[in-house]
Amino acid sequence: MTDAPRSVFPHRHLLGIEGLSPLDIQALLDLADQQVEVSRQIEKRKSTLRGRTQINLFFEPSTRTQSSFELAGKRLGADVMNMSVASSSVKKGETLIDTAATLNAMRPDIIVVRHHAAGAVHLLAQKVDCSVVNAGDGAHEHPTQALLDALTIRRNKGRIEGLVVAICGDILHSRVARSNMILLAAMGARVRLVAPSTLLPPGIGRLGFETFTSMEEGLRDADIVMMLRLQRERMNGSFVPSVKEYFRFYGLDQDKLSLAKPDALVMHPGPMNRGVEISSDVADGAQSLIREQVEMGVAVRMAVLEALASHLPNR
Ligand SMILES: N[C@@H](CC(=O)O)C(=O)O
Ligand SMILES: NC(=O)OP(=O)(O)O
Repeated sequence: MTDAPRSVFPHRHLLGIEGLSPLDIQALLDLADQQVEVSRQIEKRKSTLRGRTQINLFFEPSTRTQSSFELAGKRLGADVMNMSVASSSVKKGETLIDTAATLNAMRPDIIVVRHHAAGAVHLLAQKVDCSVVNAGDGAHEHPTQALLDALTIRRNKGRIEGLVVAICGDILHSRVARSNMILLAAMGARVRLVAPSTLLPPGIGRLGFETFTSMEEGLRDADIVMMLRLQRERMNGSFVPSVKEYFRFYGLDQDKLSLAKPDALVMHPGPMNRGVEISSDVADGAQSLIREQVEMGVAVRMAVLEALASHLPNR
């Protein structure tokens, strides 16, 4: 049995940013700062999750999230199993709930889930005895992405409070935007949403977010410019006239970026579509934090798994 640390994190699951207090968020970011140091050492292994079993269950494609959850679990000493949904009995018609019950019978301690349906991860959490982490559910939430973005911002700007953060692109279909909006607002940032009107959720301005349909206006004096991919897999119909037009008006290039503060930083959760929402020179330029976001992704996922450690089943 492991010596699970006493946690300052009072939740058994991480299903979303919604429901976390600013103190919860701060505790996870502080813990993640420590994990960055662990990951930069030659010996990267801790024993917090020794003897524990983590299952990664991804019903949607992933490069960053799945691999960083795998590395995070392994760096904490867990046995990590990646379920390959593509070659699983889901393909034979087994439901999410039956799949969950089957995996639950194998006594995992943590299940990390990505699913195309909003709410699927909450449902799964009710059907299993272990901790569940949301790795993205439809257009609903992607909490560890928002946490890694917050960590990246805090480490580069020294704070989150008071910063002007422009989230640009397909806000309507993006779980990254949603989780970031909740987190950044809770931590006192000024959140701007910049998109064509077809890609802004109806009535979003009433929730206190400043909305812009012009990049030129939305980027003016921003501290952080966060670009989003067009979520074509969730689009039903045509939301933009053409990729060329979209890039012209909403793609981030050096000219548009020059309207933000001179020390503005550029973020993107990945995967990027170069020449659609972002130009290559900006993505690879001196103001880009995109690679650092990936590094912070491992640290944040280690922090989340460690924070849940004191709530794992004792059986
Ligand atoms: N990788 C992120 C963003 C994206 O796919 O555009 C997500 O799964 O939500
Ligand atoms: N940012 C993100 O979630 O990337 P993946 O879809 O590659 O996991």
